Amino acid sequence: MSLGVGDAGFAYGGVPVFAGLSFVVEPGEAVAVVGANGSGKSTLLRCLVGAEVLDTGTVLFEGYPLDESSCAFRAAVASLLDDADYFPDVSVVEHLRLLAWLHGSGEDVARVLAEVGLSAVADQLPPTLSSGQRHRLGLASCFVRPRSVLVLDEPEQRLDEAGRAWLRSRLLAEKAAGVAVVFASHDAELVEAVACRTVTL
Ligand SMILES: Nc1ncnc2c1ncn2[C@@H]1O[C@H](COP(=O)(O)OP(=O)(O)OP(=O)(O)O)[C@@H](O)[C@H]1O
Repeated sequence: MSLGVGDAGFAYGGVPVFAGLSFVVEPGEAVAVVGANGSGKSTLLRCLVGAEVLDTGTVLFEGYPLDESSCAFRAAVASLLDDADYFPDVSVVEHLRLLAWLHGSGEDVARVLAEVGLSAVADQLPPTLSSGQRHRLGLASCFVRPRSVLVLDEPEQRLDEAGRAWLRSRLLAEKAAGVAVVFASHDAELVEAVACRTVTL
């Protein structure tokens, strides 16, 4: 499935963040959104998933204006933005089992836990995780559920060197599986390895 924007513009309190922006990410492609701190990457991704509303232009899902409340959109789009939050009294493995169940996923939660390196803390509560482990839980939350579009805001943040290498291969595998990937990043190596195109803000 495809996701993009046509002639998109957004302003906070009349202060423009971006304008006249158009791009589409198709199945099996990855688009990287790059730019300096404060250039609007997170805002753009929030618009893409319907968490913010564009002032001008349109978010396009499968070529049609986005209805972010539609079942098809919610079923297709897995996202990790900068506002991820977790139930404080639900363990790591319970979070992932819950998400897999809600999305009717047949994914093996133990496999995903092992892949993201969280097996040893599976029974811990989110407030007891390190910041990197909490970020890995956010990534795992995307990977235990079915998806045809993946929207990630700085997925490399807080990952160690091995974690960044894993992330590169994971995103390449997502593309190979036909997922449309759009991600904001400050990691030039990740962008170079994964992105088909960049959108610079
Ligand atoms: N709720 C808000 N109210 C007013 N201005 C905001 C709000 N959120 C963000 N901004 C401003 O919008 C601009 C874009 O912010 P955004 O977080 O999208 O940038 P970014 O490119 O993701 O930055 P970074 O690389 O630091 O994560 C910034 O100037 C920021 O100060």
